[in-house]
Amino acid sequence: MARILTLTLNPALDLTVRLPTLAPGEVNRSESVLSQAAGKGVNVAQVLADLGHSLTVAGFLGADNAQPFEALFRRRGFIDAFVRVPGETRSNIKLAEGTGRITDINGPGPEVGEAQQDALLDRLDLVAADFEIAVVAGSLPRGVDPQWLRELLLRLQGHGLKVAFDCSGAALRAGIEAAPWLIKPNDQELAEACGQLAGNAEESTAQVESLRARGIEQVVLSQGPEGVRWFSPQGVWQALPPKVEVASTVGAGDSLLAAMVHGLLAGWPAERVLRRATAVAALAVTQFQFGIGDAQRLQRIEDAVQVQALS
Ligand SMILES: Nc1ncnc2c1ncn2[C@@H]1O[C@H](COP(=O)(O)OP(=O)(O)O)[C@@H](O)[C@H]1O
Ligand SMILES: O=P(O)(O)OC[C@H]1O[C@](O)(COP(=O)(O)O)[C@@H](O)[C@@H]1O
Repeated sequence: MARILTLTLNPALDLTVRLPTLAPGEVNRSESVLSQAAGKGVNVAQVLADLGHSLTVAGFLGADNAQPFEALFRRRGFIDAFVRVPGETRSNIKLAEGTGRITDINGPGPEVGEAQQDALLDRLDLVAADFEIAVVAGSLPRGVDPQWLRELLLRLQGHGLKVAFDCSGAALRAGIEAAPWLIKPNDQELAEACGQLAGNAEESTAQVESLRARGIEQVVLSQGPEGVRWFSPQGVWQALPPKVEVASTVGAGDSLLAAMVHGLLAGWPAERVLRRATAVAALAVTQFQFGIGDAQRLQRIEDAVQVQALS
């Protein structure tokens, strides 16, 4: 199995508040509140660990509330290469209603100074050669410029790493300039990357192909309950997940990304890569926790995923 680096520049404590129905402007009573060390690269690492890989996690972590992250890293056996920054890692609030609807309120993150940004680059220069691949995922904290992110991706690639990249907005556009190996936009992020929302499948295909023409080998377009379209040198593929009971969609994209990386690193045939990844993402929506909770349920979902080659 591979040694994988995940970078989460703006991790988060996810506070999932479960309630029957959200009544905005009213006093709401929750059923439970779950606090989890999270953020895109951290969640990706949890899924990759369950798929058998060995993980190093890095990024910027607020020094004042690092404990839940450190506990997770110890429990999971992750090597902790996070640079500590003054202040707190943000808390992201997830209002999870009984219907499966989720309202996300994501914080901005701490202020990260130039010295800490340099420290992370220095640390990555030291360790990069140990890895086959880096997954860079999630938003930027305050003080980190999208162009710095672009430089970071180029630097990782300069060390010979494949980069899988999942981001949004200006940071996504800047990262795309570095032509990472793989990106995983959803429909909205594809629109942010290309300047307009595609009106139909032909238009989104044209947008994806324009990105691939810029040197991005793999584009995994995630489309919520409608599944995935995957554009790669192995062709264009589409997967439709079975209907599942939704607990929380938070982490579905991270799970899809992790499992695509896993299948591609394993060198599986395209159909198998996409079938497994779509099942891992569908399993993720049935649970509140991150990672692959129930291997038998995963197998049942995987058997029910529909995959077809589009070209
Ligand atoms: N309700 C759902 N049922 C089954 N699979 C889902 C559901 N919602 C999301 N997924 C799976 O998770 C993937 C990622 O979800 P999506 O919402 O597109 O990503 P993101 O969270 O990054 O916006 C989808 O491509 C799909 O395979
Ligand atoms: O860095 P961002 O874009 O604010 O996203 C952070 C949030 O995304 C998550 O990683 C979930 O992402 P996905 O639902 O896209 O898989 C949460 O754990 C976290 O709160």
